[in-house]
Amino acid sequence: MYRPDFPATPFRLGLYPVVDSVEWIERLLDAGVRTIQLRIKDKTDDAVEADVIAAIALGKRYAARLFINDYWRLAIKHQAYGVHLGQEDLQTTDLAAIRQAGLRLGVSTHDDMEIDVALAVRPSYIALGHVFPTQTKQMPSAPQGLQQLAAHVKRLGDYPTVAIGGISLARAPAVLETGVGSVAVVSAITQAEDWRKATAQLLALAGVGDE
Ligand SMILES: Cc1ncc(COP(=O)(O)OP(=O)(O)O)c(N)n1
Ligand SMILES: Cc1ncsc1CCOP(=O)(O)O
Ligand SMILES: [Mg+2]
Repeated sequence: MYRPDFPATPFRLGLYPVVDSVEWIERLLDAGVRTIQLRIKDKTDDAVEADVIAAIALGKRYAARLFINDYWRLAIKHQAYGVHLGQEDLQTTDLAAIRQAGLRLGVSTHDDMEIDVALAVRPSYIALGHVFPTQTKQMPSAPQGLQQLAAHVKRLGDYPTVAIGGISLARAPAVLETGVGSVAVVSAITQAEDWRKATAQLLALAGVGDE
């Protein structure tokens, strides 16, 4: 069976909000979240460096697993817990530098072929998406749905997995029933009428993740 060649994460990363500001990082860590991602799109490293530094400091203060999306050089420079990369990033990233710096790595996948590619990299976790239609990111492929997600989770055995895409409070229980280790959400929290309540409810379902 495959094993990560990057530093390990727990199999169960629990509730995993993906947010675009330091303000959201602080709010959600204060609300008890312990796995979280800073996802700021299409800026230069210089433009996001202060936010990356602040997010990493918060992650450390709350003993949380803070992943940086995309800006892997800054994540290494400031010693984040981990980095999240898409498939297309794999060709242009110094993966050995991430590994040598001791950062965890998460990789996006959308189908079996992309899972093959991800497994060859042996990241800390594999993200499976998008499960349901999403308004948050333009996706070139169709949603994989629960059956395909369950098949992917089964294929990956005890490899840490994260489900993402269109996961609402109502859909989270069925997603978790597939055995996936974590649910990553954007709008279920950031667009909720009451984000505190939504976060507490999602934490009750998905947990904070294992140590
Ligand atoms: C947990 C998690 N899964 C998937 C993604 C998507 O990452 P990526 O494919 O790099 O796309 P962008 O988020 O950069 O638009 C993610 N960010 N987090
Ligand atoms: C970043 C990303 N990658 C795949 S789907 C997605 C967006 C998920 O957002 P939401 O939880 O609002 O559907
Ligand atoms: Mg990315």
